[in-house]
Amino acid sequence: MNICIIGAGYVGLTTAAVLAELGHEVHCIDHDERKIRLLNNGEVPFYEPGLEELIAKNDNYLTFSGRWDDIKRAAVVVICVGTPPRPDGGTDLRYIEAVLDRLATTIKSYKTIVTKSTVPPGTNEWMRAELIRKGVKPQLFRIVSNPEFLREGSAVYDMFHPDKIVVGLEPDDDQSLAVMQAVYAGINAPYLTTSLTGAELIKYAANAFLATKISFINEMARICDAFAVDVNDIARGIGLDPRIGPHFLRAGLGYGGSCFPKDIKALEHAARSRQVEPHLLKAVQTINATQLDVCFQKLNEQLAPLTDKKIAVLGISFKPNTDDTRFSPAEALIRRLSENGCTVAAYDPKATLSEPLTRVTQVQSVHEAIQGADGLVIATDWDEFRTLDWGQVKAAMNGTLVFDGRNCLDRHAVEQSGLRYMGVGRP
Ligand SMILES: NC(=O)C1=CN([C@@H]2O[C@H](COP(=O)(O)OP(=O)(O)OC[C@H]3O[C@@H](n4cnc5c(N)ncnc54)[C@H](O)[C@@H]3O)[C@@H](O)[C@H]2O)C=CC1
Ligand SMILES: O=C(O)[C@H]1O[C@H](OP(=O)(O)OP(=O)(O)OC[C@H]2O[C@@H](n3ccc(=O)[nH]c3=O)[C@H](O)[C@@H]2O)[C@H](O)[C@@H](O)[C@@H]1O
Repeated sequence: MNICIIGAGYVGLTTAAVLAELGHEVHCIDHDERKIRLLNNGEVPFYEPGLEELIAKNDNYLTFSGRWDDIKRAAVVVICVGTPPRPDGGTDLRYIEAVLDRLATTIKSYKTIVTKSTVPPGTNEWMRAELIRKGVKPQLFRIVSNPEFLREGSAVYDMFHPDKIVVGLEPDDDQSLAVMQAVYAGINAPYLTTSLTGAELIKYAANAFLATKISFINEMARICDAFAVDVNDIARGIGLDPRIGPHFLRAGLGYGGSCFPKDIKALEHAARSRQVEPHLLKAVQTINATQLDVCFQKLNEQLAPLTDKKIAVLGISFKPNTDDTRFSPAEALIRRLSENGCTVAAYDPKATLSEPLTRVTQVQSVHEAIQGADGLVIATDWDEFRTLDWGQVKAAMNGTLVFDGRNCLDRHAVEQSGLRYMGVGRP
């Protein structure tokens, strides 16, 4: 099948590479000329494990350009452009609008138009109406809502092994499910069909539920601190109940990334637009917004006064195995430390600080970061940090405090080397 992907970001590029691997002829369009240049040189513009190799392997079936004319040959067009947040919490649909403008002038033969970008409830219905308003004949296209559930850091694996494929269809569409099954032929997952808006809401509900689990365990961590109980024991204890499950119960600095913060706000905004008061979503966000304060306060209590203290921060990305720093709690903590007069040496295996900060230096190794540090903070749970030689860390540091902001270390190993361990909800 000839497939055109619009948007060569985390979702678009992963989709393009996986669909090419499944045997389709895939063309990927992006308006960012730098990205297209890199991709045509065999380079991936961001770090995502396995993606560069998969693109290289399929380069006979995968092309990149900024040319919209290439859509003409495609039977299926997959929209993967960004849907960033607006200041009022709503969704900025300007990139979707730009795609609709282009599609309106390019569609001359039948297309299945698939929306993979995360869009607020009602957007796919509106997109259909917009295309018709812009002059595209209704019989020349169908819109399908096919939200994506991959995680950064394991995007390629997730796309080959989804737990479901959600397909939202127009009410009278009896052909697009078969098209989607042909697109994903070779992937073994149950299909869930629903309305266009139903599919949009499944996506938001999934992210909101996962964020709720994280805020729940972060609130439990605060209660655990007050009662001198280890929150990891609580997570293990409740996680064994299959009705609860063990995942997304790791307390820490709070959730970040380009999706949870924006999607929970967007769902809140959508609910309010229909006069529904989203009490739980508000609480989830309040806990997340104050989690950094709680962690910073703990550090302050141990190291006060913070002015002129040298802190090593390990981790800059919003989670391990990615170089993405969008809404990164690690970067927010580095900023807070800098604002409070600390000198920070930050290290990350892949990510780069998104802006220069006063008294903050990004260094090239853990070893460099910890030299003479008064305190050490684990801000992102990269594997590299779990397995440090704590005896060597102790010898290199000036102080003894290790703050495990991701509850990912073996506290006994840390303590055995004479360092002081402090976690989140692990007194
Ligand atoms: N990053 C993730 O893990 C996931 C993201 N999503 C959703 O997928 C969508 C895309 O997310 P990402 O891939 O992270 O975004 P991204 O920012 O990495 O990539 C978006 C790409 O679209 C391109 N683009 C924007 N407007 C364009 C236009 N008019 N024509 C051609 N190209 C255009 C941009 O240049 C950029 O390369 C968002 O709605 C996001 O919420 C969904 C699941 C997972
Ligand atoms: O819509 C999206 O973009 C994607 O958002 C998340 O994926 P992602 O943001 O890549 O990363 P996650 O692994 O979900 O982590 C998100 C944040 O939560 C934090 N987190 C995660 C799990 C946990 O137990 N505790 C915790 O604090 C992470 O450190 C990170 O900051 C979802 O997991 C994906 O299913 C979804 O497709």
